[in-house]
Amino acid sequence: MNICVFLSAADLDDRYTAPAREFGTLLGTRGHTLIWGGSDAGLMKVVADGVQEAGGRLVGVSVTFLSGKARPGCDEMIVARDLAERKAELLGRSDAVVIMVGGTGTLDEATEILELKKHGMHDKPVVLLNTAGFYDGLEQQFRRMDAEGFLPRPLDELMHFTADPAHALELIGA
Ligand SMILES: CC(C)=CCNc1ncnc2c1ncn2[C@@H]1O[C@H](COP(=O)(O)O)[C@@H](O)[C@H]1O
Repeated sequence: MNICVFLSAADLDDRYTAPAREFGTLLGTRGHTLIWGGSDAGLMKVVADGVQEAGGRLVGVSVTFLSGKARPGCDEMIVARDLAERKAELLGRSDAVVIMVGGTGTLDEATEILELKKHGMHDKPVVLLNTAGFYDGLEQQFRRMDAEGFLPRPLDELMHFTADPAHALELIGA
């Protein structure tokens, strides 16, 4: 399966790196392909290392202004012209999307694929992997949107939530 993962490009502590590594190793062991931003930095590198060392494939989708940080030795590396084209490539090449801990870049990617799903432009499974309670506040916000009528589709059709890397793969059927 081609699994798109959005996550932080920052260097983070063990609370976040250990589950990211675990998720990458699971993905690689099961023979999946990681579709991701292609950077060799921070958590993006941790997941890619886990996938590659466990025998999975790496397909990076970088962008011109970040291509200097692109990871060498990927099975494939695409360089998009801008962030919009990059998001379209990431989604187009994937069968499912997993959102891991991250900052504004991750949020930008996550909300775009949810918005496209909301409008019926794709129906790929989306999972928010909530490591160490990082997304408790965001999950609460989504549940409020759902409960108060801000979402035209039920939240459980748009995305799933879990704190467990193995359960995240189960939820996308991987
Ligand atoms: C060390 C350094 C300057 C790395 C370059 N930085 C990046 N390299 C590649 N993708 C990125 C970078 N920053 C943001 N992104 C994109 O946005 C997400 C991470 O942004 P953030 O760290 O959550 O906000 C990733 O999924 C990735 O697709």
